[in-house]
Amino acid sequence: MTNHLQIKGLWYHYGDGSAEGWTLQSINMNLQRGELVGLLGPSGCGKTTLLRLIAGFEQPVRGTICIDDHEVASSRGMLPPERRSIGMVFQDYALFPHLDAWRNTCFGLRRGQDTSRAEWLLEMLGLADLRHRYPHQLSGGQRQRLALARALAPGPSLVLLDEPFSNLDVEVRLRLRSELAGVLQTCGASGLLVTHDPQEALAICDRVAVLRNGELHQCASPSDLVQKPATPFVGRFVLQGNLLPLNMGGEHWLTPIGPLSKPTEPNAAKATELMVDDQALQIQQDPRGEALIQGREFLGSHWLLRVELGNHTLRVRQPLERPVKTGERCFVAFRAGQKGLLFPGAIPCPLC
Ligand SMILES: Nc1ncnc2c1ncn2[C@@H]1O[C@H](COP(=O)(O)OP(=O)(O)OP(=O)(O)O)[C@@H](O)[C@H]1O
Repeated sequence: MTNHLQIKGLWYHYGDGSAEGWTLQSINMNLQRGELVGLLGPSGCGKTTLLRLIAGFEQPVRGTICIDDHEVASSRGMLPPERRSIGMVFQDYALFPHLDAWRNTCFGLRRGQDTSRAEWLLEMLGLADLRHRYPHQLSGGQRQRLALARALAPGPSLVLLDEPFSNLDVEVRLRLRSELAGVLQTCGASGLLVTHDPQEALAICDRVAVLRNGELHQCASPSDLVQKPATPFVGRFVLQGNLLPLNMGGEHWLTPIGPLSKPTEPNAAKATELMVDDQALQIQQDPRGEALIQGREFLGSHWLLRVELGNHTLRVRQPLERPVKTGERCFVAFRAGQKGLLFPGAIPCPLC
């Protein structure tokens, strides 16, 4: 595969940067032809800003953006959006209310351009019979598919999708997101998908880039992210892991949950934090317990508990057959046979 999009040393701030500082800092990433890459991070971390730079609505302060090895943006100059062969899909669809589905789909085509691709897209996306309807006469899922058809109709090689499923109900969202990769593949387009939902990114993307406060923490395949999160933030945000501080204590490390045997791995000596997932912890209800059950969620196959221990809030998985109540006290312990990850380095470490 070849690099389709390449972002090198990209820095950006709005205005003169004096108010908020950098919005994006030293971003390096690439997207290979045909790939679907997720851009994941909490609200305000810079995801939409990065899309706007790639699309050509903002200009980098430092660094370069290349498409197919051609520089399209740097501090020296930039190619206008319409010359970048990029399609965009926004979370609010941004359809034209006064145009019917067919004319919305064909909006980006040049006068006289072949419309067979637009026809094919409407057919493939199940909209062919709705071509004369206006956006207000379509359901949310149909509007979102129309937005995708409109973005793909001019034959862009790259599609930027900004939270395209966020306004849809669960069923439509799950169906559309599972169709997305196939639709892009059939159209020969690469995709960059902004989302703040880790499950969504891991479920459908070839690789996922994790941003925080304008910095790229990791860009890796879903399985690499899960097995080897580069930073504690990636572990906490993507894997919803519990992060615990480590203190030296002779032959053991001390954690707020209990002692941990020191691993033999040499790099482990530098560890300062331990990440454990919700399955690696267990509770024992006891009125004398130092922890407090603050909340519980029913997740079908188990409960997910929110447990306060000192100044830590832990996520603990609890079997359905052992129900607990909010407000009960408990002890927290590591579950036998489970592993955690030591940071820095994401070094696996047995818990008991
Ligand atoms: N036009 C603007 N002028 C000044 N600051 C802006 C502008 N647009 C966005 N910002 C700021 O830049 C930062 C990044 O915003 P951005 O919209 O890229 O975040 P995001 O990750 O897409 O967030 P969300 O998930 O909430 O959409 C935020 O602090 C935001 O307030």
